[in-house]
Amino acid sequence: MSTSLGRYPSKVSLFEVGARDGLQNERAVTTADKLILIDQLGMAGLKRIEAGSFVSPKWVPQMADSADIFKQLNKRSGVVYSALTPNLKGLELALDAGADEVAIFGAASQSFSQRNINCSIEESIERFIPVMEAAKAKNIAVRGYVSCVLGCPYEGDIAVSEVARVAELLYKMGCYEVSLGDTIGVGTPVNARKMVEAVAEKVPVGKLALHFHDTYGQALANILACLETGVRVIDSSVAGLGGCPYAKGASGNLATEDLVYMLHGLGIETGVDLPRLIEAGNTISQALGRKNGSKVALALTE
Ligand SMILES: CC(C)(COP(=O)([O-])OP(=O)([O-])OC[C@H]1O[C@@H](n2cnc3c(N)ncnc32)[C@H](O)[C@@H]1OP(=O)([O-])[O-])[C@@H](O)C(=O)NCCC(=O)NCCSC(=O)C[C@@](C)(O)CC(=O)[O-]
Repeated sequence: MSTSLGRYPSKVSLFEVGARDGLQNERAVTTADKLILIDQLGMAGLKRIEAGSFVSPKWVPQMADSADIFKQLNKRSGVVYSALTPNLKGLELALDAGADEVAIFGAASQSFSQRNINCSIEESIERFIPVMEAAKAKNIAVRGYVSCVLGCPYEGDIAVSEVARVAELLYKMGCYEVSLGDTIGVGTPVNARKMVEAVAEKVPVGKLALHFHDTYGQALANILACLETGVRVIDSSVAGLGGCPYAKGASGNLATEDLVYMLHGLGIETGVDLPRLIEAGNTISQALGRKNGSKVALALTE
């Protein structure tokens, strides 16, 4: 089913990453503030919420309370709460805390892989195999991320063939969905679309998600261009939470409010209640002592 414009879908599934990707790049907030955020996101109608990550607390101290988050969050019926798990230790901690699903995260850039998870792309794939096997044995769905799909802070341009290769490895390994991360938000619409088309030759387009940071203000345009390829899942972060360690003062992920506003304007269903979402974004922005990073939220807040 498509909208009256023909080339866009009638429905898109949103994957909310504010509590993880967003807050991992903000100054630390309390566990209570995170729990309020996650609950408000569920109340706003989001059905897929990344609530934390089980990584080394020395690498990402903002996520150190993830076990408490999963143990204490108010699980809403029909909502899937997921966690990032780079290795078997992360998976065990995530399952112990009650995560519904997990995600492994690789990169299309060797340098980024090395700096982010301290190993090469090949080593990361080796590390993910036991995670996948253990998750499968427990019937836990595993999502995959590929970072640097439109550029790397250390290597610059990244070949789309490399993005497709890593995405295919994750998919063939058993990831039910592969999220394509424009980690530093450098992509532009034609490049983004070409990249998705190249990946879709290796991984069914229905198994792909877009994860575009808004560092250069291009994320909405890139998403619009890519929606024409058949992608139906988009990651975003309420209030545009998150920053970019590679671009001082830059914004984080695309703000969910801005995405929802655009999709609803196109007649695309998301299941999200925009006023409630704005409330969630305003509450966490206040806790962080920062301006809401969503233009739509700013326009619609008195
Ligand atoms: C992957 C490692 C752990 C390898 O780090 P390492 O140093 O190679 O691992 P190690 O196995 O040698 O362990 C070192 C220490 O970490 C501990 N450790 C080991 N594993 C865990 C774990 N799971 N949970 C908690 N602790 C752990 C382990 O116990 C040990 O503790 P120590 O003996 O020093 O006290 C490290 O590099 C790491 O934690 N990296 C985190 C990177 C990260 O979280 N990055 C941000 C998320 S990715 C992202 O944002 C991109 C994405 C997904 O959004 C898409 C996009 O936008 O592009």
